[in-house]
Amino acid sequence: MQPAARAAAAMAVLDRVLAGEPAEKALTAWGRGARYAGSGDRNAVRDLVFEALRCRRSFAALGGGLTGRGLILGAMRSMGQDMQQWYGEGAYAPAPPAADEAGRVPEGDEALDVPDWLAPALRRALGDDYAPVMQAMRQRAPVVLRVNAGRSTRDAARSRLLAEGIATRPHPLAAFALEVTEGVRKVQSSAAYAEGVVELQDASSQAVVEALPLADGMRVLDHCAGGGGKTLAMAARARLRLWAHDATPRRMADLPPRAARAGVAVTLTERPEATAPYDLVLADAPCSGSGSWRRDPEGKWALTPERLAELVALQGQILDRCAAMVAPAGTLAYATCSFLCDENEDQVTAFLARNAGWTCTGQHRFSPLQGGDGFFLALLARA
Ligand SMILES: C[S@@+](CC[C@H](N)C(=O)[O-])C[C@H]1O[C@@H](n2cnc3c(N)ncnc32)[C@H](O)[C@@H]1O
Repeated sequence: MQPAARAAAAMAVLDRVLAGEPAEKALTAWGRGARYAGSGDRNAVRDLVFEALRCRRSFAALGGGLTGRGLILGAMRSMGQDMQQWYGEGAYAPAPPAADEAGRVPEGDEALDVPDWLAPALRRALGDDYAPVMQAMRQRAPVVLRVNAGRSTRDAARSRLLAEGIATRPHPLAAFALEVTEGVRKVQSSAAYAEGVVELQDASSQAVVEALPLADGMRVLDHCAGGGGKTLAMAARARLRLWAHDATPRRMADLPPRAARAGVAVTLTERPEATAPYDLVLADAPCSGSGSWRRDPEGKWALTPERLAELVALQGQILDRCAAMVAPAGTLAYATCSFLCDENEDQVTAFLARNAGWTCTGQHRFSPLQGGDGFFLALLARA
C-alpha cells in the first residue's frame, strides 16, 4: 500500500472508533477486509490510528475536525506535512483539504491532549511535572521486558535476545528490566519469550513489585491479578505460596500457561477468603488508567467524572475486603496505574480513617519521566 492508502485506511478505522467501536476491533475488521495489506501495511495503519488516538484533541484542532480525516490531517500537519504529497498516488489518495479544513494551532490543555475536566485534578497530582508528563503521554510507550530471575541473569537474557535480532538496553527503573531498542515485533515469536526467559512488562510495573516486602515462605494473594503480570513478577522475587484472584476470572485465562512458561506455581482462586490470612495482599486496583494512557489512549477520552467516582468507591471496597485477609503484622500493598490523588493518596487517607490498627509505611509515585508508566504504590501495615 502507498502511504496515501494507509492514511485513508487509518481515517476509516478512526471513524469507526469515534462512532464507539474499540480500536482493536475496528482494526481487526479493517484487516479482514484488506487482504491486499501486508504486515508492514497493517503495522503502519495501526501505528497511525494509535498515534491519532493519543493526540486526539490536538490533532482534531490542527486537522479541522474530530473525524478520522481530521485526525489524520492533524497528524500530518503536526509533522509539518500536508496531503499534497499524496496527490500523485491515485484513486486511494484522500481528497485535498477543503477550505473549512484549515484547522488551527492548539493551545494549553488542548495542545497537551488533556480533557478539560481532568486538567485541574492532574495539575494537583503532578504539580510542576504536569506539562512534561502530559507531553510524555502523547508519545508511544517503550516496549520493556522483565527478565525472569528464575531462568536467567539480565546480561545472559540480553545476549539471547540479541542472537534472535532483538536489541535491548538495561532500564534504570527496575533491576530486571530491559528496554527493547530494535526488533520489537520479534519479541513474542522469540524462543527467549516462549521459554519464559523474558516477559513483557512495563518498567514501573516491575518497580512496584520490587518495592514490595517479599521474602521466602510468605503467603501472598494477588487480589486483582488480571493477566498476572505482577503475580509472575512476585513469584520471580522469592519462593512464595501464591494465590491469584480476579473479579472476572476469565481475565486470568493466560495466567496458568504464563506461570508454566516461567516455571512457577500459582493457585487461582474465586474465594480468596477461604485461604486467608496472607502475609501480603496486593490490590492492583481497577483505576482510571491515567498513568497508562500511552498504551490505552481510548481510556483517556472515555473516562467521565461519573466513572471516576465509581472507580474510587470500588477501590475503597477492594481495600476494605483485602484488609480483612491480611495476617497480623502483614502488609496490604495498594497500587494503581493512575496519577490522580483521588485514587491514590486520598484513597489511602480514607482507608486509614476507616480502619484502626493500620499505618502507611511508604508511598511511592512512579513517573513516565522515569521511563515507565505512571504508577502509585502504598504499603499499609497491620499492627
Ligand atoms: C489494573 S488491572 C490488574 C492488572 C494486573 N495486576 C497486572 O499486573 O497485569 C485490575 C484488575 O482488577 C479486576 N477487578 C475489578 N474489580 C475487582 C474486584 N472488585 N475484585 C477483584 N478484582 C477486580 C479487573 O478485572 C482487572 O483485571
